[in-house]
Amino acid sequence: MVAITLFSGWLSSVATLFVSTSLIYFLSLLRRAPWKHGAPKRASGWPIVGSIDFYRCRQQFWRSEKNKSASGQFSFSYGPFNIVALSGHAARESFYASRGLDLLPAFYKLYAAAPEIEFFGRDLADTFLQTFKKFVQRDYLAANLGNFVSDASKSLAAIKPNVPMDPFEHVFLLIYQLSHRSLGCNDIADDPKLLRYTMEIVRAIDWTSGFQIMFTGLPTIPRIKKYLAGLKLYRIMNKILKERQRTGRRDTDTMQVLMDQGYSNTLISCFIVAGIFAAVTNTGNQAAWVLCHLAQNRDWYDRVREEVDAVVAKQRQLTGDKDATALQILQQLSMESWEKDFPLVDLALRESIRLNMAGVSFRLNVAPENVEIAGSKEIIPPRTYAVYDMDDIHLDASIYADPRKWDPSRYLPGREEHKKQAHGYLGWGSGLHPCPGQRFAQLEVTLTTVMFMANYDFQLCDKVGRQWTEPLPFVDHDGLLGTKRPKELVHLKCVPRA
Ligand code: HEM
Repeated sequence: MVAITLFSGWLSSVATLFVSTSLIYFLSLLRRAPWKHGAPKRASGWPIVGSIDFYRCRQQFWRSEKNKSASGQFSFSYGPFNIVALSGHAARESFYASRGLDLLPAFYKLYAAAPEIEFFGRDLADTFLQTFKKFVQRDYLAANLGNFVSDASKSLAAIKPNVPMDPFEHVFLLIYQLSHRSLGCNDIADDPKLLRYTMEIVRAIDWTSGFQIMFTGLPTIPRIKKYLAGLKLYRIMNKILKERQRTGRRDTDTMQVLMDQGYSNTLISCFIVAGIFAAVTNTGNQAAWVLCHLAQNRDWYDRVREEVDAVVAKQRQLTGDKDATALQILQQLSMESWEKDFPLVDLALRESIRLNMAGVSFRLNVAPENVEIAGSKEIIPPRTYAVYDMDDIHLDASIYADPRKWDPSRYLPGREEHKKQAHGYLGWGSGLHPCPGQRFAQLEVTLTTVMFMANYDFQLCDKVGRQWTEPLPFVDHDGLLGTKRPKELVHLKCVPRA
């Protein structure tokens, strides 16, 4: 009896010790620096965890806190992070143009999905970013154009007429393949099974949650799964690298360029995963959205189709190739033509990004001094994060008329709503951190849209092929970030053009 009492006493002490140690550990993960004087007014939030609504119901949280503040700016905490939220014209200028505010370190912490190349040190991360920019420059893209067009043709050929096709799968896979052509390795781009398998792994890595962001270092099951997924990718890449090293086989891809520069296999694998990750999610989903919006808006569908047919007709006349199919004609287009001859496709993409990127921009004040917020006497203190919700301008009815309507005409001369204010369109970034992948993404979306329209008549349907009669679902702008796929799965029914 005494032994049992002693044992249960020991057990409860161990349990108490375990619970209190865990609690202390949890609380230490959420410890944050005290707020500095001069930061905007603090928003409502919970003790310790802070304002969880930022990642749960952001639109309402943002609106209500902004309205409570005289300047429109407010501060909040999220777990260990002190964050200043900016809104309005003058503050947007400070956000996008202040030298002290850096993008990547903030993105890694407040999005917590991307592979962290900063892990290798700031210098190497900068070298990576520079190298990465080189691979998406015009010359490099032009040299790869033949591969891009050939991949797109094969992807189109795999579409079954009249069978519902999910563009957020089919087109996404093509974009993933093109991303490997530019930033990864041809071995993956050339092998359909490996391509799909690795795409699923990349999607598994592109996962984050409010909890994960708050407890950055905590080894939760989803986080462990992410690491294991990353490890799988690393092993696949390492196998390809070793095979090339063993056989001396060379290729013309980014992997080869990095091998020739003498980077280790680990660094090459990490570079490729980080590059693909940056390249694929926004572009893959936007390429699918453009097709869906065109299918829904038949006037724009007709206009873009006319644009495509006119380029095909002109090229046909130039080459005198009367019997060639539209696809064969498109395969002959120059880089210049792909970049210049499809302005309406570009407008369609611009408008799809405005609506379908549930985007918050993140920054960290890495400077030793405060960053002043223009138009107010408030500041972003050093080592403090700053956020700007792109919806603040993209869904502002005084800038974009009827802001939830997909209407690419708003950018045409005479309207040019995006030029009403500085940094009035943020879909490709603005100021000091423009998107380095813009040219590549525009080329990819133009290729997919043009080749699709030249080959197929298509319309929206549901997954069993019933005609889609509802408006397209509006993406969730409340939760986590990036370009989203629609909640209800929209499909396309395609019929080859006569
Ligand atoms: C439709 C496709 C894309 C969209 C809508 C998009 C959008 C953006 C935006 C809005 C930013 C700035 C974010 C901010 O200010 O906080 C950005 C930055 C960035 N994007 Fe893109 N992007 C796309 C495609 C790509 C591609 C294809 C690549 C790579 C090839 C890429 C690589 C990057 C990188 C590395 C940055 C960070 C730049 C820096 O740190 O200064 N993006 N992108």
